[in-house]
Amino acid sequence: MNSDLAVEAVGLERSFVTHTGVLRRSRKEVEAVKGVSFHLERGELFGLLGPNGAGKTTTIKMLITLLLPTAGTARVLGYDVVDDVREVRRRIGYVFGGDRGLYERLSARDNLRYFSELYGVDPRRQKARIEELVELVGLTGREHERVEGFSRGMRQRLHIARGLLHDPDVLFLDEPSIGIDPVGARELRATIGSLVDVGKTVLLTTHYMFEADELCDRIAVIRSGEIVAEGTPQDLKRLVTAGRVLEIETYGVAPDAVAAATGVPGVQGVVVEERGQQQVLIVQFEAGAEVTQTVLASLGDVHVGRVSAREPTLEDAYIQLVTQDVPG
Ligand SMILES: Nc1ncnc2c1ncn2[C@@H]1O[C@H](COP(=O)(O)OP(=O)(O)OP(=O)(O)O)[C@@H](O)[C@H]1O
Repeated sequence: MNSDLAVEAVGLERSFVTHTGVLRRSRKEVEAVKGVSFHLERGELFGLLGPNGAGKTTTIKMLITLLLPTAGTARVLGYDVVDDVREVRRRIGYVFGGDRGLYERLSARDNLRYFSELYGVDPRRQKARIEELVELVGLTGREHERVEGFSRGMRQRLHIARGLLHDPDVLFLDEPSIGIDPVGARELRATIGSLVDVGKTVLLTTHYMFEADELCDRIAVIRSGEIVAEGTPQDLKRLVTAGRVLEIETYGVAPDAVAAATGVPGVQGVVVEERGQQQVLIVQFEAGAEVTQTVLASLGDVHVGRVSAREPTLEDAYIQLVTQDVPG
């Protein structure tokens, strides 16, 4: 264990026991997190990505001392999440997605005053601290308004300010941008980006790949409780897509046509994305290979719409990582 790290998880596991059935009760064990190891350097913005139910929230809950690990260990700033709960809690803040937990009829500032009392922020420091945080999250000028008139994005930024009141070094943001419109999401991204500028370490989960690509220094992709890839956004794009991407809009493509396209020399993988009436084939191919004509021919007489080639995005890499076998 390295105490210079902001967060360090080693072989972290957590299972849940659930009971189903009324007459014949049967016991079922769900392994939500299966031996996860990763670390965050101080000052890093780290993304934990994965589909619903992959184990992201369970991992975060163990790191913030709300759930006991079934096995493995984790430390935050050198403090053990099981043995040094108080020390860990003093140094972390967390914000969960969704906008509950604020007092609608109070102003943003009064909400922060209320939570300052709750978190035991030094009364002499309170006023200045609240002003600083209102500014950091971009709510200056709106702090006297009641929260009931706030958009989801503004509420979420206020939640981040709340999570920072006791000046934690490490902040856990679990899907903070869920349900926020594009403008609000952009402002929220700016807020999250500014946290590392003021020296915080941030662990972020999100379902928006664009957001992860823009914000994260490093990313771990978690699938069915296991980390399947880790690296910078660039590393991940390279890991699964060493080449380029061809997008082919089709109508009513059959699985054997997809299999035929997958078998074309130079093609590394094909993912089918349903978009309304269309199925868009996302074809990953080796850089330099000329596959367009062969792939189109392999599809037979399927009706084809627009065809375009582009550079791989983090989303391509992510979809491949969570739906297909990982290369290597
Ligand atoms: N308290 C619980 N009791 C039983 N099973 C649970 C409990 N909490 C989580 N699980 C299960 O553990 C698995 C991982 O859940 P978790 O909430 O960590 O996923 P997630 O990656 O955060 O998903 P999402 O993106 O939907 O938030 C799921 O199968 C879930 O049903």
